Amino acid sequence: MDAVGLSATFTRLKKEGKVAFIPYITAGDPDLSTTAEALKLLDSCGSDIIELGIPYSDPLADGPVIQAAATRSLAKGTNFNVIIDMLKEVVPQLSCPIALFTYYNPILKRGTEKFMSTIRDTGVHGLVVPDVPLEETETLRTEAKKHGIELVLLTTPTTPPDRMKAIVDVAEGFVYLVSSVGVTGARASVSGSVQSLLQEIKEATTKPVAVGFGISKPEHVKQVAGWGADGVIVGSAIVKVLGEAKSPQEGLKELEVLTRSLKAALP
Ligand SMILES: O=P(O)(O)OC[C@@H](O)[C@@H](O)c1c[nH]c2ccccc12
Repeated sequence: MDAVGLSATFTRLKKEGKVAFIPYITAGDPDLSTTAEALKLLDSCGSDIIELGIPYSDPLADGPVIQAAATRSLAKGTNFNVIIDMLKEVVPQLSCPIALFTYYNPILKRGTEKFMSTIRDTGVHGLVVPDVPLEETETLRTEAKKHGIELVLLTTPTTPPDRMKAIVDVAEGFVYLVSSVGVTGARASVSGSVQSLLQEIKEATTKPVAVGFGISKPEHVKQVAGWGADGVIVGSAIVKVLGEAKSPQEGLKELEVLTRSLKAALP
């Protein structure tokens, strides 16, 4: 099926007047074979990019839902190698690209070059690393580029304008606008400041911008798309239905219902 990369996906969607739907799930929650099924399901329900999280024991930017997902996953014995094996099998069956999400430590542990070549061999297209400051991303970016991986960078409401400009200048795939200060997790409403933040970023770059953090309902998705986002990212709400269901089968069923309702709220 050979998916195209992240930026190419946004280029296609823009031509079609569409906004990207980007779900996040944690690999290995509730178990790795369910993750494989969830990836295929998310793909067939119209996800445009899937963000797949590598579970980590000290996920400092994550709220309770994704922390619990990582804990469940690690308790099942999920590790980097089994995730890579699963991806080698599943990625060729997907029509949308995968952006791997990981904290920096697992990359450091393996060495940047080895990490990039290993993930590239699975066919994933992008990488999101939330805990690397811009100044430290150069080696990551160089190695990512060498291996055809797009390195997504994040900007937040507290990022000063000059720094935001420096970030968007070197971001690849898309710019990840973190909608609010704090940790991941569903919120009652999306911060109104996202609208002006989006505008500022759009003045600084023509690269696509996707918004995440606290987006959990069709209304939120619709609102953020209306503010001009090129993509919306939904994590905790999706992780919750999949990971907290009575059984993996139930979880996958609920995942399908939620995904379809979120996707239907987008142009
Ligand atoms: O869970 P939320 O609030 O829907 O947010 C997106 C998100 O889960 C995903 O992109 C993500 C998971 N862990 C993160 C840590 C930092 C930044 C982003 C993330």
